[in-house]
Amino acid sequence: MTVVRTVPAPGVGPLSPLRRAVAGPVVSRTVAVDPANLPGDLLRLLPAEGGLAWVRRGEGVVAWGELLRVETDGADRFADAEDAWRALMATAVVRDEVGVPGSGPVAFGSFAFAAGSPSGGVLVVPRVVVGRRGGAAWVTTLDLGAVSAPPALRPTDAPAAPGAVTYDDGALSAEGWQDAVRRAVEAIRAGALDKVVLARDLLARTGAPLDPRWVLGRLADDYASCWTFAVDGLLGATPELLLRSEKGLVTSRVLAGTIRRTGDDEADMARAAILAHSSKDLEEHEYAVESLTRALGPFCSSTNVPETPFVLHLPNVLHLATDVTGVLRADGDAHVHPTSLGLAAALHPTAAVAGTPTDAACALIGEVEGMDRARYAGPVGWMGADGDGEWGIALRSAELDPADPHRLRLFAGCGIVAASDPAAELAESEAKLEPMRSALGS
Ligand SMILES: C=C(O[C@H]1C=CC=C(C(=O)O)[C@@H]1O)C(=O)O
Repeated sequence: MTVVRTVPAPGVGPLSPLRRAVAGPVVSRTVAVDPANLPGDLLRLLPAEGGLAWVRRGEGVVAWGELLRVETDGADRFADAEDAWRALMATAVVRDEVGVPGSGPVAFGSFAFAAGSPSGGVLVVPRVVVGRRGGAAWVTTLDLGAVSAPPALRPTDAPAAPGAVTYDDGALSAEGWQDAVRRAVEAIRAGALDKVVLARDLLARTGAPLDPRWVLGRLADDYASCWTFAVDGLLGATPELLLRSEKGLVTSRVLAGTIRRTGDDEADMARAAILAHSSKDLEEHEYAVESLTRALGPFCSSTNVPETPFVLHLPNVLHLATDVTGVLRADGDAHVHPTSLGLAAALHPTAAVAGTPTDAACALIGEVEGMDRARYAGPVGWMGADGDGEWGIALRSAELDPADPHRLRLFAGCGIVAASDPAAELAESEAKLEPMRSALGS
């Protein structure tokens, strides 16, 4: 089921679908701004309520205000959202003097990992988007029926600290989760599947109501090579790009295979070499690359898949990583490519978050994890009017409780293969929880 809701401007009152029709199509206007007039960190423009974000190394898009919201669910959550976006863009009136990816109208989205999750999917069309890319910077304003004036762009007040943070077990205790890993290893050794990614959650309670900007700013500073995101209460900094689709070229960063960092550079270099030669991690990685390339292949006229992974250095962990690229095949006479969201739907879930074979892995996840992953490990990102966009896999993330600003749920998962050891996987999951835990720190 798809629900498209308009979010009323202050003082306007709720808009019925009829009023929305009367209010007219989406009207968007993008004007260039002098990059020197923007803060180096775009997140500093976000209002206290948090807004929307997709940023990396000072570039990307941040947005606020909610003009429209598309809510979907079930197995068609991606397709229904894509249809709604296409329908909105078919009648949109767009003036864009910048013309780079991210300028013009954009929607931010986040989708549940599992088709059966009550979290479904959401696309949020903001009222104001500010972006920076290369030497260009811009502001886009969106409205219904009429164009609105761009707002003054000033850094907002510094976010307040969340105070003391306490943690509780989520669905499973550390012991319980290791039992789940044991069951998974048994199933793999018995030949039921090759790999499964098992996740756990942790419940956090903050002393003060959480200002999402506190977490976002710290994640973006500390994890500069990750994509820092905020969409509809889901916050995080993911190192894994499901795909970027831009003018017919698709790029994906596949990760799987992890080793914890020690904090000592020399020791970490030695660990990077161990990781690059670890047969257990290389096997885990190979499944993830294979699942991505198999799903991407039919959409591409050519793909480039490096033979060996490189080691991605993050402050908390080292990962095996492969950057895959592909040239999209133009479909039929109209030469239209699938949208980035359509591609995300086809690629999700890769073996970096589900396993191999996918169906058996998802079934085992449902049996042993004991929780709904909600939007953790699902696609999160943004899409423009032409369908191009960027979708990450929502890892190293937390979901805010919409009913209580003191509560959030943190997630981390680990790829399990025949050679996995439950205690080592638990330690790895702790390392993956570290970015969010330290971002919550005062
Ligand atoms: C599922 C997660 O990580 C994936 C991405 C990179 C490395 C992974 C691993 O080594 O297990 C996981 O496949 C997570 O961070 O929650």
